[in-house]
Amino acid sequence: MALTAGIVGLPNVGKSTLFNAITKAGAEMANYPFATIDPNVGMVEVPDKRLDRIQEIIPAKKVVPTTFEFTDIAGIVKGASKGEGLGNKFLENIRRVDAIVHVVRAFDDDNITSVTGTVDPLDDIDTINLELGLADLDSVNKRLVKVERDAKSRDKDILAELAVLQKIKPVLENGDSVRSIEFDEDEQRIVKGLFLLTAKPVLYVANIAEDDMAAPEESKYVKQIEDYAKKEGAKTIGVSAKTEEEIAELDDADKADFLEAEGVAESGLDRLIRASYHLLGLGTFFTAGGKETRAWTFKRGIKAPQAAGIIHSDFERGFIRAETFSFSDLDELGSMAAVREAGKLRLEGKDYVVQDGDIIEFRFNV
Ligand SMILES: Nc1ncnc2c1ncn2[C@@H]1O[C@H](COP(=O)(O)OP(=O)(O)OP(=O)(O)O)[C@@H](O)[C@H]1O
Ligand SMILES: [Mg+2]
Repeated sequence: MALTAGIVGLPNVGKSTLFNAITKAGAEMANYPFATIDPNVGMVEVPDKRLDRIQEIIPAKKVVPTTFEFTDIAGIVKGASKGEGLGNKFLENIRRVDAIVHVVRAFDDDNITSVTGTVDPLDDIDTINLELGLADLDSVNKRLVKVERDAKSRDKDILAELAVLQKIKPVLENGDSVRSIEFDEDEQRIVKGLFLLTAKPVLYVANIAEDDMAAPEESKYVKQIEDYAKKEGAKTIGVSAKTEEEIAELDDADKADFLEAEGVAESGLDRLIRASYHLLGLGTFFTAGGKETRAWTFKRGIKAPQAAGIIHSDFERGFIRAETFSFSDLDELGSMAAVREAGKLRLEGKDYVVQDGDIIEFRFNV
């Protein structure tokens, strides 16, 4: 099942604009709140310089980057957890995503409607996080009623869940997120089954003005968001969604020219895509040479046969072994022959945990 990053925030802050910049999907963007009702789903290519380097050393006919999914969700407003602005439906859409990309307005522009009437990133973040937290508190309380009743059976799993719920409840009542709590492995498994919104990993996108693109870190709004995010251990990335959307259709050379003219060293968009990929716990392995060199997305922690199954179910069914070397060895040694000579080509079996940057040839038999 594909993991998806959900784009979440107040109405009219630029979520769909960011989504279009990322996916080139052409979702509706408009200068009024609730332009988005049903979620937009789109795929994004993961920018990865390692592919260029592999192609340089082991030339293939074609190079194929890997992709992953983003979901653009309707704006959340104050009271959403109590059903305001179609709140419940929109919160359910957030429940289905695996990580949250929280877009915060960080640009001044009198022509763009603000649902709060001001530009105040911290207040905006609080509004969203409060609604997500209240929705979680509601879920926890409902679950507690049932689990407290069942706990009379002294069933060990039920008692474990009860303890987790009792650990979570006061944190939510205090206005904090579930992700701020430390859980051991068993507890984590229980938390996962509760599908709580504030347990999802998050990163913040400061949607900045075009004028701030050259030095996002100097924007007062970005600074405010960064300070807040740091306390949660979360990352902040400054992106001008509108400008990125406008240049999304340009080819790479024209885009580079534009960014250079603006004095922008690196597009925030690429950093955002990579950070979201990371947030979802995704990694990349490669297949190289011959017809195509290709990057593949995998969920970190999977073993070699499952990774083979991402390419083709036959590869998983008939898995024999994974002939593996790492990108960093190839990069350093400069040729396939040198990798072999240095003993860096490994024969890995069915218990091998695939690593980001592995270059793999699967042997299988069906
Ligand atoms: N960085 C920016 N600077 C100025 N205007 C922007 C910026 N980013 C987005 N906008 C403008 O903000 C308006 C709202 O954008 P968009 O429709 O993407 O918001 P949204 O968050 O998806 O809204 P909704 O919640 O209604 O779906 C659009 O007019 C868009 O051009
Ligand atoms: Mg929208």
